[in-house]
Amino acid sequence: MSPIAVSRKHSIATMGADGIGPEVINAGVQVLKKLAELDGSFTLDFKNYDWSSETYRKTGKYIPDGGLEELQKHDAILFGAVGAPDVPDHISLWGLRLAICQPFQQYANVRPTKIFRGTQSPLRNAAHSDLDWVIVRENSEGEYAGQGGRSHRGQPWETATEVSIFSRHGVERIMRFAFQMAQKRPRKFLTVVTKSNAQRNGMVLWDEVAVDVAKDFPDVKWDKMLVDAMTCRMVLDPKSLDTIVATNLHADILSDLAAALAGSIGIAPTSNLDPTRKNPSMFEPIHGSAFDITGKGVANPVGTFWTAVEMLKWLSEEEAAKRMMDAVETVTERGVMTKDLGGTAGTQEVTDAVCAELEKAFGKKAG
Ligand SMILES: NC(=O)c1ccc[n+]([C@@H]2O[C@H](COP(=O)([O-])OP(=O)(O)OC[C@H]3O[C@@H](n4cnc5c(N)ncnc54)[C@H](O)[C@@H]3O)[C@@H](O)[C@H]2O)c1
Ligand SMILES: O=C(O)[C@H](O)[C@@H](O)C(=O)O
Ligand SMILES: [K+]
Ligand SMILES: [Mn+2]
Repeated sequence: MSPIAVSRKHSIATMGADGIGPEVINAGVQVLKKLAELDGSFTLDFKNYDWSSETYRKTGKYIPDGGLEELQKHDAILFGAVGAPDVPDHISLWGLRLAICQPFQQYANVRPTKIFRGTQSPLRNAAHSDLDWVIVRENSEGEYAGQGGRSHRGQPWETATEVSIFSRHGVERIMRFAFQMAQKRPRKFLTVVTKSNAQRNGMVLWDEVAVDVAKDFPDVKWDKMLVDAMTCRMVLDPKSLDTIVATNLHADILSDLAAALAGSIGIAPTSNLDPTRKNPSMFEPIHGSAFDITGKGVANPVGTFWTAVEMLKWLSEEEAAKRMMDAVETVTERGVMTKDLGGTAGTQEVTDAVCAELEKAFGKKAG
């Protein structure tokens, strides 16, 4: 009797949403389908959700009633970007991305950055190995707690508050996650970023929690930085950094800087993780909906490819993840890149090149 091939099945919700989101998600799905077909040991079942600013315009909601319960059934969510020129950005962000991240308690936002082979950092002297970071962004509270309000609208004395919330529970769980992340990486080194000179409550709590949590990780070295000085260190001494943890807003800003220092915002991935695995985690490129290049076929799909790699790792498909990352980097090394990385290729050309590279890699394995 021939052995029956056991296939691991993963159910993936895809949601391109707005702008270049659907373009890069379409590219990511093409590569993932090719990978699963060539590998044969697992299957990916995709279900597409067309929730977007278009849905909002038509129905007044981004997520239909019962939508989160639907999403809950999947093993992971592959997300593009939300934001449209004719919808205020706070409506779109809170209507879709945060409306998924917060109820699903995807409290750990993980943003690795590196300089791909064949690409260059804008930092004149940066060698490839000089920039290899993981930024851990607190993803459930802080400056994104949603507390605050506006009074006396339109009056000269109009007042608006934007209240940051830092709970010991929230800070401790992200700090522990960050120390664990640092511990898994070869350098075992964490930098804790705050602004505890000016922000004398929540950020001081962060500092205190870092000292407490560090005691449980004696093999991890760590240091701290104020966020303003951190921007200088990232630019002037990138190799002095490895794993970084910061608040929701600070890490949002630092991670765009990190992507740019590695060459482009178009290459960087994000995982919005619920480390308890009670809810599906959501994976997206770090960039937004990029109105300026929407519909032109030039969006860099590499950020989404790397995002898909991170999703595969989360689903325990380590070997497939490695193959996909190798294929992407072989393609950049060959110079097949979009304009943001200094190349001339379009989204589809890069996607086709990665699929062809996978075919080659699997062909070699078979032969
Ligand atoms: N997670 C998200 O869904 C998310 C993230 C960031 C911004 N946004 C939203 O996106 C909209 C636009 O925001 P923004 O302009 O500040 O940031 P953005 O990331 O969309 O664009 C910034 C710049 O980077 C370029 N860029 C971004 N992705 C690229 C890619 N894959 N390839 C090549 N170039 C790329 C754009 O063309 C633009 O010049 C806003 O509505 C914002 O709220 C959403
Ligand atoms: O969540 C945010 O801060 C933004 O939409 C976006 O910039 C992101 O990084 O996801
Ligand atoms: K995004
Ligand atoms: Mn951002």
